[in-house]
Amino acid sequence: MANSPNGGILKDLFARDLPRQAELQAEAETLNALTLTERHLCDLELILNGGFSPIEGFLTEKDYNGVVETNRLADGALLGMPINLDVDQETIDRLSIKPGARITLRDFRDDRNLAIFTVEDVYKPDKVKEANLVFGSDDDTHPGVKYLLSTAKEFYVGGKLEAVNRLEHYDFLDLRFTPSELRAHFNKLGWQKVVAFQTRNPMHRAHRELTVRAARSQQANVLIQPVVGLTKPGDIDHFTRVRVYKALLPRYPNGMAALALLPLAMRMGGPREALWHAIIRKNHGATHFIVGRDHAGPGKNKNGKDHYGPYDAQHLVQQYQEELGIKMVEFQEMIYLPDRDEYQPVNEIPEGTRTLNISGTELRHRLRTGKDIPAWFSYPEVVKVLREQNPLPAQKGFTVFMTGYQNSGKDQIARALQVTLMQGGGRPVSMLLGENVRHELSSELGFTRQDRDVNIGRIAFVASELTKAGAAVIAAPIAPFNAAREQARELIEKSGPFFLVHVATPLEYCEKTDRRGIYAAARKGEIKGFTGVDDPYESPVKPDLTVNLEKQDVRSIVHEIVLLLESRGLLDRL
Ligand SMILES: Nc1ncnc2c1ncn2[C@@H]1O[C@H](COP(=O)(O)OS(=O)(=O)O)[C@@H](OP(=O)(O)O)[C@H]1O
Repeated sequence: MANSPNGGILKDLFARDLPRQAELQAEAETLNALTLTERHLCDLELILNGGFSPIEGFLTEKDYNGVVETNRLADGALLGMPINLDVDQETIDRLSIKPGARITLRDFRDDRNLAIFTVEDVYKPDKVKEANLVFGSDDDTHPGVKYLLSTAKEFYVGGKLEAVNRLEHYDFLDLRFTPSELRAHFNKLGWQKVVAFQTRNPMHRAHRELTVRAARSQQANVLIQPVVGLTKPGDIDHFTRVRVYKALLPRYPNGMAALALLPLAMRMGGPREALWHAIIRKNHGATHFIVGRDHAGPGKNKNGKDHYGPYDAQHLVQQYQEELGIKMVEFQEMIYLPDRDEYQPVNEIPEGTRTLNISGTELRHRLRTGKDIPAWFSYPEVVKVLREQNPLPAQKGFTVFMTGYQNSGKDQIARALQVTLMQGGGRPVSMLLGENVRHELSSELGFTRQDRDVNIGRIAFVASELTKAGAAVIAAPIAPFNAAREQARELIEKSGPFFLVHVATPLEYCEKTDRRGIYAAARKGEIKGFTGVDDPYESPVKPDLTVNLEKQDVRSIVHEIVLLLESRGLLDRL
């Protein structure tokens, strides 16, 4: 039997409003509509499906104050985390948001009408107070505080929701369960006791051992319920993590564990968040909830100390577990004992015992460099998923961006480099020569500074997409302006390594060796605004390499570029 929901009744608003769906859909078309952000969407989904029971909407001022100050709604029910719809003054005016108004809430991804919101009140929260009481400080190194103080809008709107349509998802549909679906699933499996495990990270052997120990200690089954909504900025994306969880699942004894994804927007609120997580798991039918070390902790504060004590979350959930009706299963950090080839909680390890550990930083380093990840730490099938997501430099794309005067030799160097890289193989090679781009992508542009910047912006966009897809990209426009080149670097570096090569062949030499007579035409005024003649060229401030065709030949320049790429591991043979 699944656990009873928080407050006794699962507030599944979809089920409740299903008989009126056609009517609500028609009304939603006629109302002013508010387009929700990704964060709002996560909250909305869990309000509508009952994951946040007993609430049926976004908090009114009375409920908000209660939750912020005492973890409780005005009627005394526990919640842990305030759930608010934040808006700015402009939105309030534009949509006439005021008590009694009915507003359609819309999905920004596909403009679907998701819910009708009846406004009860509009209020201005004291966000610094909220930060201090909910997160324990107003230090904005805390991502929850940062979001609250810098991203969340000035006003909150309280009121109830009616469900119009479900949010569409396109990934891992078979693993997404609403609370009602999960409850039915447990009943079908005949699970009496379910211990839920929350995670926003990949799982390794330690996590498997911890969850199995929890199951054993409670004679329960295991629900792995990872967060796939919003987690801490910089976390591994949920696509990779879900592939990891799927790879791990067969490592549990048959029938012991199930996997269900939770579309939650985490706040990284430590103890308060742990209480909220326990409530959410109870609503999903779990009878037990694992709280480990530094649950939902955001890391270091501005003084370099952890925002929360390692077991603060356990202490808070402990206080409420009886009233709440979900049992906390607390765990200390699991540590590997090589001499026994097993994991044990740190507090059960006798002093002097040999232990091994691989920190998160060390794991990332090993993934980046291809160094071994031992079988005592993780399973090969899990490591395989993580390695696919962390290709070695030799498997990744990069961009060599050459800049210089017309006829500086950058096109010849680009062509020779293309042939050299193609001979080496290993990845596709893409060329973005100035003249080709002008012909294919930028034919309507001229040579004003603005047009040149747009042109470089387009090259940067294409180069960044190709780099992301694993190609070696060689771009060779004149690119006379620093700002545009630096913007290109910034964009492309998000996808892979970027090298700025200044082809610093002097203008006189470029002009002297110009067989096409272009400089001559520019000198005569037949071409206006020509770089080096009557338009500026800003030399790069910090190029990765400077070459000069007056002094070097193409072959030696290509060799210098190859050595640069090699020094970053990009040309390693695997
Ligand atoms: N006013 C002016 N200034 C500079 N260059 C000019 C100009 N007018 C035309 N051309 C020809 O356009 C080619 C250079 O374009 P780019 O896209 O590399 O320039 S930029 O990076 O957008 O500044 C380059 O062509 P190719 O020589 O065929 O590469 C120039 O000869």
